[in-house]
Amino acid sequence: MVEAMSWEAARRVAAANARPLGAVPVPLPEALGCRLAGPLRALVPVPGVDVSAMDGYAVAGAGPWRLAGRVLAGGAAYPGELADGEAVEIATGAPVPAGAKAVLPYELAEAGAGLVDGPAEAGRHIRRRGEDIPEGAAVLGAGAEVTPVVLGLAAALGHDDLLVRPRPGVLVLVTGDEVVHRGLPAPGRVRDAIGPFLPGLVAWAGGRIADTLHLPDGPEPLRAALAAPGAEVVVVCGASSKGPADHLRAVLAGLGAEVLVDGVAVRPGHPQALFRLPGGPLVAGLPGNPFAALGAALTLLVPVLRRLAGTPAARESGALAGPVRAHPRDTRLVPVRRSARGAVPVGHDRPGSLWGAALADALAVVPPGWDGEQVELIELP
Ligand SMILES: Nc1nc2c(c(=O)[nH]1)N[C@H]1C(S)=C(S)[C@@H](COP(=O)(O)OP(=O)(O)OC[C@H]3O[C@@H](n4cnc5c(N)ncnc54)[C@H](O)[C@@H]3O)O[C@H]1N2
Ligand code: MOO
Repeated sequence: MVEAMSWEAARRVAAANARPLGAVPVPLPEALGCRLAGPLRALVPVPGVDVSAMDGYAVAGAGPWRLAGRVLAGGAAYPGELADGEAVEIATGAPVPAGAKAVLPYELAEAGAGLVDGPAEAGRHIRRRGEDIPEGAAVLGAGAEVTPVVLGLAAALGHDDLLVRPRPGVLVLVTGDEVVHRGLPAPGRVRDAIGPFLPGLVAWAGGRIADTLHLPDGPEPLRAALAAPGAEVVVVCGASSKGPADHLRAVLAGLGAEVLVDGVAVRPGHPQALFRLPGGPLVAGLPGNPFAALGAALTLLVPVLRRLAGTPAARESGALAGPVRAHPRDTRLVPVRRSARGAVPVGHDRPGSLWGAALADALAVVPPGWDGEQVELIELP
């Protein structure tokens, strides 16, 4: 019998067997949530030219000034240079005419009969070219997450596309003749509780669902789906254990897959496994029990997706505030809610039910034989 790998080792093996995907340029909206593959540079300075920071009058020399025209943002620039003693009415964001020394806001101006006067200190209310962001500046480094704000910044700097690590594609295979996908399950049937949580979990970990297939039990449908997955990662739900309908290992062996993890010393989630198909795609086998599948997804799938997408792994620890019995050989994944007193176990943590995980905001990682206070906390999506 193959000995189950420790939970820590399984997570390490998962990350170590995934290589960040090559950089690709993608249109701004699609880059949301990805990681930059190189520095984000300013293709243009901000502002692009010297512009007014206020609505008012651009003035040259000493006042009072004679009104010589008007410039609006997006309109024609003032032709030529403003001579001493001249002013133009100007809008916020409009290019300041050459020769202007300051902008006098309307609130400070006395205007009438073609003249304007007021206090205009040299340089006031003019935003100089490149003052906010100089042209060519590297404003964010490789690996930064593309957040909604980064999309705005990238657009301001002239980008239509961003060079990012693409989201790895995930093919989901939900197996089991007893599994149904709509309505009330008849006696002997069970609603699929894993397929519905995978899209959110996969997106949260930096991936995207390429396709979801519901397969009947039997080796053939699995073999057909795994022979040409068309995705960087395949997730198989169920068929991970040793029952008569659990064909995953035999099918993968027939396809020449390499076994990376075969069983993990963790509760729940013992029968989880990780394989590499010839040609590169990784296959994560999640147990059919839904909470076991969630724990396995956080152990094997999330580290794989984070690594492929170039997302650094976040580590968090905290004190357990509540009684938890460690297991002598296996790591336990315990649903907890973080609070000021520490991480409080929420109960309802049977492998077949997501109740506890739905009440929780993290899973506490309780190593075998543990009797301390601090534990690692893995965030739930
Ligand atoms: N002889 C052994 N039997 C079992 C072992 C073992 O080591 N030796 N491990 C047990 C553990 S632990 C788990 S977990 C399960 C894993 O089973 P499989 O991954 O093979 O999955 P199934 O047998 O198909 O289903 C198990 C259970 O989960 C329900 N299920 C399946 N898919 C879904 C789904 N998408 N949504 C909700 N529920 C699902 C299924 O109806 C079964 O009740 O094996 C134990 N047995
Ligand atoms: O460990 Mo199974 O994966 O608990 O129910």
